[in-house]
Amino acid sequence: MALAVGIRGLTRSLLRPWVRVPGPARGRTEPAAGGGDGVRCFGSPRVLVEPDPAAGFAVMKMRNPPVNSLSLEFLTELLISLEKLESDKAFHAIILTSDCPGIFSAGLDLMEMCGRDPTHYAEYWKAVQELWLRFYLSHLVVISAINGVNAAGGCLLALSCDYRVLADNPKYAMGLNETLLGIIAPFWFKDTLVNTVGHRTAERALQLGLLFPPAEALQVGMVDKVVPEDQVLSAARSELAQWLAIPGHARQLTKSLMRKPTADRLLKERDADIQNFVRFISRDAIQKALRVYLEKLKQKKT
Ligand SMILES: CCCCCCCC/C=C\C=C\CC(=O)SCCNC(=O)CCNC(=O)[C@H](O)C(C)(C)COP(=O)(O)OP(=O)(O)OC[C@H]1O[C@@H](n2cnc3c(N)ncnc32)[C@H](O)[C@@H]1OP(=O)(O)O
Repeated sequence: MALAVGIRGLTRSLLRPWVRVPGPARGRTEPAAGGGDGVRCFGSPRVLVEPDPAAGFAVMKMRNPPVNSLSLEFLTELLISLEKLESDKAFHAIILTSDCPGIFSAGLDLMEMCGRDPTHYAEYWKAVQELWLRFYLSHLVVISAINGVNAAGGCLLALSCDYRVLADNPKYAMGLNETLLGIIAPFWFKDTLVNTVGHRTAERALQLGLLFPPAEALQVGMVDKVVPEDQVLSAARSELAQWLAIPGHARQLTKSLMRKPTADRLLKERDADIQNFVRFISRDAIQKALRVYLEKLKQKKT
């Protein structure tokens, strides 16, 4: 089975070069994230980046409507945005948020895991791994401003950040709910959750597929702050000041010290993890469970 389609190869095949703010904001000079004037937003079709180089950070907005599901193209665009900001010395931090009202992310795109062939599953999983590794180990400070419901793979993305601010809306639950779909959170999803909330809370949350509303998410330590909905971004910006005040090399080395052992577990077994995923997701029973879940999502509308 052909496992290896590097993310850079993916990038070349899937993406147009950087484009200036597609969609409604095309061609406009928007206020920068921190309020600076004259700094152009940039991005790709599904990721809008509002840079504020003077303040040293950018706001990265996910906009893959309707639910910011993490499709292969979307994962690739997120990675390219991250790479671009990481390679520019003007940026020390990112605030990750959503441009889709009421939704941070519905997690991995079920259509990428349903009815496709093993080569596709392998390519997709490699991109999911890459996204986690790059966000988890980024030398930038990454703060998530969670302004909507946030399931499974979307929750993993937020857990990979250094700090999480969640909007205080009881509809905005967040967690690793894989078991509700009849699937299993991989070990590195589990490790990331354990590192955030501790073993006992993670054990219960993972088995029951719990999605925590804001007050509970705060109580178990899944998020660091809950604020009124209209203050999520400003709270993330305020928090950033504390992180940016620390000497960068000391903070980065400390982050690496804390996170590298967890990332190394996946790095050591990356291909085996892809093969496990492909075998698991290709099973008839798993495919059936995913189809039933998708059907339920559609039915709830009728
Ligand atoms: C041996 C060991 C091996 C280990 C193997 C490990 C295997 C691990 C495998 C997979 C791991 C997966 C992790 C995941 O992330 S799975 C995804 C989990 N996500 C969810 O459960 C969330 C599902 N979505 C929702 O609950 C809702 O959509 C919600 C986000 C709450 C938004 O609700 P609402 O605003 O009412 O919108 P709709 O439900 O109507 O959705 C709009 C359309 O979007 C489609 N949709 C929703 N979620 C997804 C998704 N994750 N992927 C793809 N498509 C999605 C939905 O069907 C609607 O489509 P349509 O308009 O065509 O009806």
